[in-house]
Amino acid sequence: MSAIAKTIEADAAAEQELTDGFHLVIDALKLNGIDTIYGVPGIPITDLGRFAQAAGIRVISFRHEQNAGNAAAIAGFLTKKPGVCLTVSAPGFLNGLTALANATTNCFPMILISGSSEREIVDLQQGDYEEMDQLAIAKPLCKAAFRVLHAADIGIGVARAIRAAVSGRPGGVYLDLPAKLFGQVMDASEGERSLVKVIDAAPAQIPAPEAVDRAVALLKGAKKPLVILGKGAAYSQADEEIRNFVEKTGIPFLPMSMAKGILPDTHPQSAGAARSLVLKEADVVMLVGARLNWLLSHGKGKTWGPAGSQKFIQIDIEPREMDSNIEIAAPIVADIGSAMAALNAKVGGWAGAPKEWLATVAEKKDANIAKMAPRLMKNSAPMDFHAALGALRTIIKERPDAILVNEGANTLDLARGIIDMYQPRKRLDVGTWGVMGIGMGFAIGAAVETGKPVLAVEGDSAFGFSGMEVETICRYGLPVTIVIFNNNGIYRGTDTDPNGRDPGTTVFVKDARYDKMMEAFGGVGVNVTTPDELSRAVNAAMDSGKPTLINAVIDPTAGSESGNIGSLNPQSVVKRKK
Ligand SMILES: CC(C)(COP(=O)(O)OP(=O)(O)OC[C@H]1O[C@@H](n2cnc3c(N)ncnc32)[C@H](O)[C@@H]1OP(=O)(O)O)[C@@H](O)C(=O)NCCC(=O)NCCSC(=O)C(=O)O
Repeated sequence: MSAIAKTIEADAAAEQELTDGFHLVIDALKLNGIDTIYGVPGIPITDLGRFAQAAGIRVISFRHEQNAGNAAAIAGFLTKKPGVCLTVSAPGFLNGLTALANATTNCFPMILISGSSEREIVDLQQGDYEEMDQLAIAKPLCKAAFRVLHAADIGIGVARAIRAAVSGRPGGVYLDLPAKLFGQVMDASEGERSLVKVIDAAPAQIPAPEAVDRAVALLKGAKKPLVILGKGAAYSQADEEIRNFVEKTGIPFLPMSMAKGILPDTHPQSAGAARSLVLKEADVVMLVGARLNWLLSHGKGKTWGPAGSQKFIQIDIEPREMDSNIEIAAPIVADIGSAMAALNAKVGGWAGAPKEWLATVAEKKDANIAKMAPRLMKNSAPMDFHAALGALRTIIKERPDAILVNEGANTLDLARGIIDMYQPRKRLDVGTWGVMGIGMGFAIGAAVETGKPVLAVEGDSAFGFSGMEVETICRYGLPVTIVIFNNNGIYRGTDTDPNGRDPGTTVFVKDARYDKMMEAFGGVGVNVTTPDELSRAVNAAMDSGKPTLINAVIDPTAGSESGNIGSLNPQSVVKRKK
């Protein structure tokens, strides 16, 4: 047979080969380097998960979509690639939507892919199985939302979702795939040609030179400069540029919670333990991937110096972030890596931050650290939060590449200050919304994406939102150690019903044994009552890499209410008679 005849025959064979919506979605994801899907199987996406796994994509099946969504979101934060969450229609979609909205708020790139019911029936509201106009509902809660109706458009749909998730300010994207789409059949070669490889999905955004000069001039004139690092800085992975800038200029830095570890908390320039002082007294504040939201008291009020006495430099990729709460004297609109590189090129030969300022910060910091130290060393039973966290602080010091997941009220607030972090992107917590329920999703996402050991430090209440995923952790054999600070309730375990009828509104079953939950699924469960026992149990768990849950008994009277978050937790002053 001649070469031409052979080619014609091969072409004819290829033409007969078919593909369908299921396989095109998988091919489009793979073409763009997406190698993991987090989700919950069910109608109409059960086969999508099966086929994806068969095609070599890692598919992690959860017990609830919100946790799968949180895993996808944190995968996005850790890798700068969109984390993908796959759900069924209506209720499954809605469960995933909370995580998508949270990802958007936190600027984590994520794509929620949900199957949906028949458009013709949904739009006429004729009562389809899990009928819901999911695209309309998702739109206000994410950065972008797309629906694909034809198999030939799957490539474009996936490409648009990826680009929207990671470019500019990252965020959550919804991709609606109606059930009918998966079954649409087309010629395989035509299908392949319809796929799109996204080139340069998150293009660098170079700062304007005059914006950089304006910022440098402000910094050089400052007597009390301060750098605040936010989780945008952590996301950028511009670790070296940031470290170079901070060390070259000698300016004290204050890390927001998820920015801890970009530079170690033990770094001599860290102002973490002098927070109140630096926020009030700094004259020039440079925000690096940090927003002036509630966590920074909106840049005004009693947390800060007198109005107008402080000048702000802000680095953010989103121009509309500037002046969101107060005037920004030197806005730098750029990606953080490009901005820091440009700043580094301009600050050579600078004498650095004034010595008196550094001494003032160091003095306050040393005093706060010395005040806290004895509380971290008590080996009492029952433990209070400080004693238990003192033990965990040592463990992270000895295992600096472990990932710490943290949620709760006291468990969060105290761990943030007490547990020093040494490496970037090792502390994952409740973020911008202060949301409870990220725990097991983040722990699973972090373990899957990094292969590193994960230590999840959870309040007993916070754990409850995602606790069923301990089965997922055991099923996939993930190196996750969960420590539950169990003080019998929300804030503490002592609330009562004044009528004596029901349990108090914030208490749980007394002396619950969360460790038994883990044993039910073949994991290791341990109950501990002292910091020494806690240390031993955590070290054993992390050495073994076996899924472990440690029920850490905390004094039920320990803990206070999160009422000190600005004025956000109003407490009644009115006394009513029964
Ligand atoms: C808004 C905040 C950033 C501000 O908190 P502050 O209390 O002002 O600051 P910090 O916690 O960082 O620090 C408290 C003090 O400890 C000092 N500090 C910090 N680190 C250290 C170390 N290592 N050693 C000694 N002292 C330290 C720090 O300088 C402060 O002291 P001084 O400098 O002397 O002041 C924070 O509260 C926060 O991140 N909140 C998020 C809470 C959240 O999301 N909760 C979820 C809601 S729970 C829920 O659902 C609910 O309750 O309802």
